Amino acid sequence: MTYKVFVDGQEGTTGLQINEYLAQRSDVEVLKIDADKRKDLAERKRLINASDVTFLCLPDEAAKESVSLVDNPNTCVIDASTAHRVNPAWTFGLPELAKDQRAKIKASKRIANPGCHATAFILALRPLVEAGLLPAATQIAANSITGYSGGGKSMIADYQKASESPTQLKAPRPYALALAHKHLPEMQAYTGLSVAPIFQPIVGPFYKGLAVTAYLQPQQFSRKASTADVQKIIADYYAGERFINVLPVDLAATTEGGFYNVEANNDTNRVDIAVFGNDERMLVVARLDNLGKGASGAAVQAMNVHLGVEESLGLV
Ligand SMILES: NC(=O)C1=CN([C@@H]2O[C@H](COP(=O)(O)OP(=O)(O)OC[C@H]3O[C@@H](n4cnc5c(N)ncnc54)[C@H](OP(=O)(O)O)[C@@H]3O)[C@@H](O)[C@H]2O)C=CC1
Ligand SMILES: CC(=O)N[C@@H](CCC(=O)OP(=O)(O)O)C(=O)O
Repeated sequence: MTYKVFVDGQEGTTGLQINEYLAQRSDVEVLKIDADKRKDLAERKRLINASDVTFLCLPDEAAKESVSLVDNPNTCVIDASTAHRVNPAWTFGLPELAKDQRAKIKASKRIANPGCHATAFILALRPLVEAGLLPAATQIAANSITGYSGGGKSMIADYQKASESPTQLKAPRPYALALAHKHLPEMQAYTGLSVAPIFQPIVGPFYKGLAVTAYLQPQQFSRKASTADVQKIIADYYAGERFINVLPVDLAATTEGGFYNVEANNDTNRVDIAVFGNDERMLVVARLDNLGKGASGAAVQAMNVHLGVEESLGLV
């Protein structure tokens, strides 16, 4: 069986990387759009409706426009943008979210790919909310350290004009300081928290790699729990998930001399979740490749789940 796949936004950061994944596959025929027609509505409409799966790797408004062009009921749309992530008519494309999420992705023709920060945040915290340890009304504080490719083509260009880079691009840069980052709605909805987190990301002078750190105050837990207990709840939740690795509570084994490497999962679709701290103060940290499990890898994984080929076609 060969699936016809169209990548709307094939020249963007996410689209290019999806094409790299697809180029390795013999079960996929990629429908290419001519370079000069990339923004031509009629041509996009033709290719979207000729496809079994269309990936949208576009800004939000263009993604909504593409969805309005779909008239083939068999076309499955996987949208990498923020436009549809908490829309109830869409399925959240995170197979590890819950036991029934794969079945939902398989059945749905509208799949919203999670945001990169949101993927890490949700995977780290949802097991603790589900277990009843973290009360839903807890306001979590979290940060994220991310590479600049998360900002797409224009941010990449800013950072890669190396000789002309202003000095400030050579240091980490906190952003989203109005504390209204666009991932808050999905972070809240899919963890089960009833309050949006205080979330504040930092972009650094490296291409890719991301780690979200959430601060836990054990005195807010519904019962007494050690770091080992928290680690076990998360590890049990993801037992059998090949892309999720819950690290042991062992600083010497999980850090490099006490430093945590945010690039450790680059070029993979993997997520590592680590619990640090002590009985009074804890951190839960999830790291991933923002272009892997944070974007393109996740989109291809969602396609695999939808098509029922997840086990046979490996992302690493
Ligand atoms: N980078 C990342 O880590 C992640 C990105 N995302 C999301 O994925 C989407 C794509 O992001 P990213 O790849 O980083 O963005 P880029 O800016 O790298 O690429 C976007 C692409 O969309 C094209 N485009 C813009 N408007 C239209 C249009 N009307 N019709 C057709 N093509 C259009 C652009 O064309 P042109 O080349 O001419 O500018 C560009 O090639 C965004 O919604 C982003 O939020 C999601 C997760 C992570
Ligand atoms: C460095 C940087 O700017 N990163 C982007 C994250 C990109 C991403 O995953 O989010 P979307 O899919 O929602 O665009 C940001 O924080 O807005």
